[in-house]
Amino acid sequence: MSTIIEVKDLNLWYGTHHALHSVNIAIPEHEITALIGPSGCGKSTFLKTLNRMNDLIPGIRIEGEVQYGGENVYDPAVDPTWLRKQIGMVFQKANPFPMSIYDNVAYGPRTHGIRSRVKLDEIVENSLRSAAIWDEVKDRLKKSALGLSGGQQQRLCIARALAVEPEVLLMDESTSALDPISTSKIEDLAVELKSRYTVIMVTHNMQQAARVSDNTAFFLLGDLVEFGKTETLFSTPKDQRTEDYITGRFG
Ligand SMILES: Nc1ncnc2c1ncn2[C@@H]1O[C@H](COP(=O)(O)OP(=O)(O)OP(=O)(O)O)[C@@H](O)[C@H]1O
Repeated sequence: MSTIIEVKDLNLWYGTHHALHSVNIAIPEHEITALIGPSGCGKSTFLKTLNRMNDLIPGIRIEGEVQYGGENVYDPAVDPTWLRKQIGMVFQKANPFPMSIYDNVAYGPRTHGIRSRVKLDEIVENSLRSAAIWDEVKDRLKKSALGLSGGQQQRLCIARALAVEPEVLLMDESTSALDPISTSKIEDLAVELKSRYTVIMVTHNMQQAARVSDNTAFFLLGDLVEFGKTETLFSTPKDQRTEDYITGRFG
């Protein structure tokens, strides 16, 4: 197993609020890593540091390193647009653009300069197939994405993220607004995707982490308390705080 992202001594402050405390973690490639912990513990903040999605928040200060592709992503030489192409993101609430299904998926590749209709058709179809939504939308590609159900919109957003061929997919509670059937489709999809991508997901749902992830990181009050194989972390946690959380003593 090789490491795709290595985080070293990462600290983050929102103004004076110290939200992440010296986080060290090596994310394995082609596996699913779940980030769990009670509300406000820093899961989303940590996830967003990986592709610099919180760079623009006023008053934010980040120290430490996020090594990806042989570079620290916070090095001034790293282009955030390149980084976000490599490390894509799907949010809690599906956020399709107010345009057709086709144009949603073609948007990223067009931004990166792909103009050929044949090529775009191929990317759109492959991305929608990879996101397990092709059969549901293939006859309505020119229709507005806003007419899809919530679960379909979320899979469309996954297709949109995949269309620019990322290496890593960040999912920030991407099923929390969905019904159980849509949730299970997205969980199955995440498992399918890991042969080609590395998936890192924030989840509030410990059952979800246990069902789909290979590795789990438990955060508490800005500390990464424990990180390990999901099976081990849930069956024989090393830290008392992890045990208290997974057995429902708080959270
Ligand atoms: N933009 C921001 N400005 C100031 N403080 C913030 C900002 N975003 C998050 N915080 C604070 O940082 C801490 C970590 O928040 P974060 O959203 O990362 O937690 P979380 O574990 O993802 O929580 P949840 O599960 O509720 O989404 C919290 O105390 C939160 O209030």
